[in-house]
Amino acid sequence: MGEWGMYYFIVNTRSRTGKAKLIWNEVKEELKKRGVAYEAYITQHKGHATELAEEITSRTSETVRLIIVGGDGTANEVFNGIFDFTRTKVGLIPTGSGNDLGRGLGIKGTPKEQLLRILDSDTIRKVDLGCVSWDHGREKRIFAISSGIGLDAEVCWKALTAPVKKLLNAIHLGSLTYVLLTIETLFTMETTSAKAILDEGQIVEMKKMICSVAMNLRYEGGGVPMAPHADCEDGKLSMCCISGIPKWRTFLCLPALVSGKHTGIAGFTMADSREMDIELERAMIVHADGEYCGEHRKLHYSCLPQLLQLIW
Ligand SMILES: Nc1ncnc2c1ncn2[C@@H]1O[C@H](COP(=O)(O)OP(=O)(O)OP(=O)(O)O)[C@@H](O)[C@H]1O
Repeated sequence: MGEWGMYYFIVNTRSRTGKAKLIWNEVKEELKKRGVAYEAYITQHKGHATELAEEITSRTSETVRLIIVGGDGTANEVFNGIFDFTRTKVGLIPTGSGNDLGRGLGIKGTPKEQLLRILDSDTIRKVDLGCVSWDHGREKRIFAISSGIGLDAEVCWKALTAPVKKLLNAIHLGSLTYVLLTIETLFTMETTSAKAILDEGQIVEMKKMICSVAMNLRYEGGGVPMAPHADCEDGKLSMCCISGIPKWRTFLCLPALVSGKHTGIAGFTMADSREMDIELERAMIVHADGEYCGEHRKLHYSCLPQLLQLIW
């Protein structure tokens, strides 16, 4: 047992279409071998990881070591349940298909290697989180990767239910789900006009907005570097908007986007900001770390500097 006591695991064995179950078995075996004291909670339904994180982190006034074994969606649910971030140290063993969280943070190696790093670590890395709120601040959701409006949100929403994701995951081509859905959505979606107000009152006007994404990490959508320069330790979110160009031109820009060479291209606006207000002419779908947040017209974004304490 480490100096802070027990390890608490929140595990989504269904992540990566069930492959996470094998990873969890391997992790359990290693924990047993090392005699590590732990409690494990397996998520039973959507939203369960939030309930579990809230319950585990609010039942004690001690510091809790919470280890997430799951995909980006599970991690997002956990972040939205943590009762007190100052008393929670989080370990991450990514098992999902998208894995933008692990990729963006620079987590490398196998799940077992990551487990051993966590168990042997005496280092904490403090990273920023983001928060998106709507309904005049009455509703909010924390995110670690990104929160987008429009194209990427619609793609995430479709990916949650797409049968093609299961199929492509099964043949190790899970990331292709997002590519196929992006192309389909780009040509079927409606654009809108929008205005973003950033720090110091800087205004970004967007006509025919296809999407506006607040990035905390570099990648979303299974490895697309929407904000190649994003830094989760700078206290700012990196905005990437696509607007003012016809959809067919956006389609032609997709290879540049996928390789992170889009930042100077017409139609792409990049800006860093601690806070942003976004107002759309008509409501669009919003996501936070790929989780559906409904359709909204007015949103507020803020960076929560160094809120997350990662066991590193
Ligand atoms: N037992 C369960 N039954 C159904 N859904 C679940 C269950 N446990 C968790 N979930 C939901 O599954 C969703 C996806 O899980 P997760 O993100 O861990 O895996 P993934 O989709 O394979 O990974 P990624 O998001 O990295 O692509 C989460 O939004 C979560 O709410």
